[in-house]
Amino acid sequence: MMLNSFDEWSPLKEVVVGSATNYTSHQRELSFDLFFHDNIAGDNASRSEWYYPRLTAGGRSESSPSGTVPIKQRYVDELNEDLSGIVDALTALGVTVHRPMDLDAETAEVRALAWSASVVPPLNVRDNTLIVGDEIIETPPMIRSRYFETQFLTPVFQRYFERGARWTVMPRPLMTDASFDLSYARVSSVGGPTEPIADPQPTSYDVGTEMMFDGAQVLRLGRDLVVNVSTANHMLACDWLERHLAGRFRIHRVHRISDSHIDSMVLALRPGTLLVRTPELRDKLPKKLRSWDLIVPPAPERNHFPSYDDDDLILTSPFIDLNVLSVSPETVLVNEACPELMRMLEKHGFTVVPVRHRHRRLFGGGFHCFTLDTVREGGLEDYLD
Ligand SMILES: N[C@@H](Cc1ccc(O)cc1)C(=O)O
Ligand SMILES: NC(=[NH2+])NCCC[C@H](N)C(=O)O
Repeated sequence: MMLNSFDEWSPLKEVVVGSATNYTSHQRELSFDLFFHDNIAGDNASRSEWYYPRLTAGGRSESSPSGTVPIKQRYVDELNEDLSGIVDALTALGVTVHRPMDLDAETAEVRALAWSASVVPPLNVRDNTLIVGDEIIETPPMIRSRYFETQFLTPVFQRYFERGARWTVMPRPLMTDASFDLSYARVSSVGGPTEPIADPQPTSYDVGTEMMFDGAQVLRLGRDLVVNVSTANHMLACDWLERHLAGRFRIHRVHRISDSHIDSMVLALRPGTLLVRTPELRDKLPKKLRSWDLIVPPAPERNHFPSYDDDDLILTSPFIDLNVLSVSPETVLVNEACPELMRMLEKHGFTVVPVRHRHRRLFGGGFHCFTLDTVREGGLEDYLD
């Protein structure tokens, strides 16, 4: 079908589900630590240990600034099992599922002018692409390892292009240390102090702050887009989006709803209903969204998650199960580990499809992050007026 995806809830017809093949390690370097700074932190009284276990082994240290943190094969195998379960659940609901190309075992690193980084597979496909209506926009990544991640999706994008989609790549950053706005990580964070960020090193390719931004920072509501902006990098990208989409979509900036991605803070389940992490979030939303009903899930509990070892790197907060995927305004894919959330959604009239997804905290994403909805029934509606 033609690319058509304007919102987060209307009946889903086609979706891309990410791939974890050959996920063997994380590489800790400046861009990685900056991106995950509030999740790989710890060591603070205001955070309970189970929320943010501190990285004790295998990580970056004074003597080894670029640490490689291996991922245990057992987790990857279980993740692959769960990914097939997600694909099966979507297929059973009548959704056509596309997959990216797999990362092959030989592809070790990506090289740019001033740096190289080890490649990770295209798992959180929500992050580096924004679909707005009939347009694919590849966003300029924030993590070096993910620099060319959208190329794993080229065969999928090419097919939509052949059927008439617009296909745009946002300006690519040189992404030297000097490109990053470090102020957010240094000054504030949603949850308190964070992992220290290494001192930026100069290179001959420094051009100053550049646009860096993920598609997952956008909440799509028909002709209105809510965009989370936390850094000068995001601000530049949002300026670009505003100019590029002028006359077609309206952009509403929200300020520091999270450090980057919006989809473990607020999701739109149907016109008039948002799923949010906390009730206080209402005040940060654009005025016209403040009258929508808020569903606030019960606080996550320790027993919702597998327990991990000290050397397992945890990339998300425990609120990650808020990251559900709507298959229609009535039907939502929810992690089967969250019976309280399921009951709450049922109380609000939703049909819940429980799906197993064990290691979302290790791999940085729930159902919304792992998917990119390319075809939904909804159009360029005005839901805010
Ligand atoms: N702390 C961040 C960073 C993060 C982003 C994407 C991930 O997949 C994992 C973690 C979270 O919102 O928003
Ligand atoms: N699209 C995504 N990858 N979203 C993931 C957001 C995770 C968020 N940092 C959390 O810890 O809850």
